[in-house]
Amino acid sequence: VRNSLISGNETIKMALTIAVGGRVWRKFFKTFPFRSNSALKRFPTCRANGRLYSTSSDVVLVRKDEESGIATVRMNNPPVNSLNPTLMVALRSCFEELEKDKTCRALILTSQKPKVFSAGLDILQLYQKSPDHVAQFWEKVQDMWLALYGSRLITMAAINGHCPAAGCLLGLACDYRIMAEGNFRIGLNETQLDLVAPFWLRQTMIDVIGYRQAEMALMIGALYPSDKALQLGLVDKLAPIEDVQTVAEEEVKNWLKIPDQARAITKMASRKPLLDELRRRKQEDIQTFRDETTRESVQKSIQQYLEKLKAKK
Ligand SMILES: CCCCC/C=C\C/C=C\C=C\CC(=O)SCCNC(=O)CCNC(=O)[C@H](O)C(C)(C)COP(=O)(O)OP(=O)(O)OC[C@H]1O[C@@H](n2cnc3c(N)ncnc32)[C@H](O)[C@@H]1OP(=O)(O)O
Repeated sequence: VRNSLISGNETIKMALTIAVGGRVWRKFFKTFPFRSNSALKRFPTCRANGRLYSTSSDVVLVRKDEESGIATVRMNNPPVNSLNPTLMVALRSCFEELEKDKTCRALILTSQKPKVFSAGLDILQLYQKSPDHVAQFWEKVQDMWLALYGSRLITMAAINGHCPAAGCLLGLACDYRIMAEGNFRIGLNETQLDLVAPFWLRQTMIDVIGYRQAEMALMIGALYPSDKALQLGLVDKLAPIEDVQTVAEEEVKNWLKIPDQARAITKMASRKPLLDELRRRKQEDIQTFRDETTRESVQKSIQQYLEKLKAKK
């Protein structure tokens, strides 16, 4: 599926889309439905109106510059931006609201707390929880990822600190990654928790750093320091931690010189097969995650991992 890129029919649809001029975006969204409107109603909203404002839970802070159309989305879930249901729902809702905002052209995803971009999934949500809880939790991961990976916007990760596991998943879903120089780590360390990265996450890793390096990184659950991540292509640029945001804004401004329509259609042409595959296999993916995560041996590994985290102090 991944290699077929886009079918003949879809190519014709896209060509027609380009040809019809004024109605182009309406056609474009019909061809590439990024989100479900009914789903939008179920989640807290965050309106991008040029001021600093927050979602009802304050775990996501958004500031949109009306002149440039650049929105900065800051994760604000101390101490380490672990991805619990509240943060994931707020992020998804925020991505979807910005997507709907016709004046928004780019989003920069970063952390309100420098030194940790995100510690990945909230491990406590995976420990000693019911299968239903774990299944609902995983659906939130999928939905957040679908909204970000399938976004028409320019998406840039300003990785101002550690970025393990699902933190890296967020970074990989963006179009470009700028990471803080220094002793910060990034990677998909799932195997260290006895977890297996799902097909769509594995595929994005392969797409970004190539098959051999991705295969190795995933098997050993590698966490790379930022200079090694740059060398592998896991991130695109490094900057001193205090400059990550500014460098991201400069980079976005370069990307804004490219016409939105051609850029977004090109992006979707390469991402649509994977988006479609996850949408098609969503329930199967949830069941696998639920069954694997609640397995006794995996629960034991998670318990040990939690103990190791606590013992660090
Ligand atoms: C076919 C099978 C399908 C199965 C599919 C399964 C998975 C697939 C896909 C994705 C899966 C992703 C899995 C994950 O994301 S699991 C999370 C992995 N994350 C990590 O390994 C990072 C752990 N954290 C750290 O290494 C450090 O905290 C960090 C370097 C990020 C920051 O260090 P710092 O020194 O600043 O902070 P700490 O003192 O370590 O932490 C403060 C506080 O926060 C708690 N904590 C840290 N990380 C998490 C977390 N991920 N979840 C919950 N809680 C976390 C930590 O325990 C401290 O708590 P306390 O002691 O102050 O109470």
